[in-house]
Amino acid sequence: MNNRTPLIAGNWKMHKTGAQAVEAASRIKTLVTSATGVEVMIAPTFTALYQVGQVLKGSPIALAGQNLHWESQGAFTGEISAQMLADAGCSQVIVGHSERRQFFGETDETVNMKIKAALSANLTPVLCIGESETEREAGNTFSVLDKQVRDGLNGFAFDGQADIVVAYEPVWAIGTGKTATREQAQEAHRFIRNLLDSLFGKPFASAVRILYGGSVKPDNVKALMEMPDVDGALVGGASLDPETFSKLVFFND
Ligand SMILES: O=C(CO)COP(=O)(O)O
Repeated sequence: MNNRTPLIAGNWKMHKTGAQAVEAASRIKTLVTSATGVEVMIAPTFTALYQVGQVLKGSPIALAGQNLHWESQGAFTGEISAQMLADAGCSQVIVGHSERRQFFGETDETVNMKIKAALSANLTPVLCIGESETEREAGNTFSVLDKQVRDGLNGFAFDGQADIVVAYEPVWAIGTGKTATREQAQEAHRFIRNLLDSLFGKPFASAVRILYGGSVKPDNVKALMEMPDVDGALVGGASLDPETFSKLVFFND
């Protein structure tokens, strides 16, 4: 047993208008009110953040951005700063999602700057890492994770406070219906926790939550959550429907 509170997080990606996001968030709020011993987070699109934040006000459900820029303001057309996310009601922000790395030129260096910006605005960064199918097949899973963690967190000094969350999302499992087996997830999570231990020490490594992401569904969540180093889930597709998402929140029932 450990003291980590499980976190079930929904990443809505580029889905839902403001009205649809408000409707889904209100429904989730109702459905998960009786959930205990688990934290819930949802990450709507930028345009829906403020409205969803108003819906979630006073509830334990955390609001998160899906991305941010590392500068606090300036001539960066199309970008959003950590301060703006906090102002919209966010307490967390996803950083380095594989879709941003794949399609929008995100690198470990920009991830590092974004994490710094998030922390200085008191947002909890959810650092996403994970190998591609080719990297796994070539036997490079651990070296890829090692680099993403080392470079993404380069220059930080974390103590016992778990001020970040890590999400292991194997790229080959995202949106494909191919979930990692729970043994594969555990093996990767254990590797990440050991690495965090060597970089920042045991109190931090044993407090930090490591989420699994990639085709998490109501029928596989419990098995994944039973693994000792799996502390939650970062969910895409299955987070869009409030009823399905709430089944994930009640993974233990
Ligand atoms: O990318 C993900 C969450 O960030 C996972 O997406 P899916 O749950 O749709 O596979």
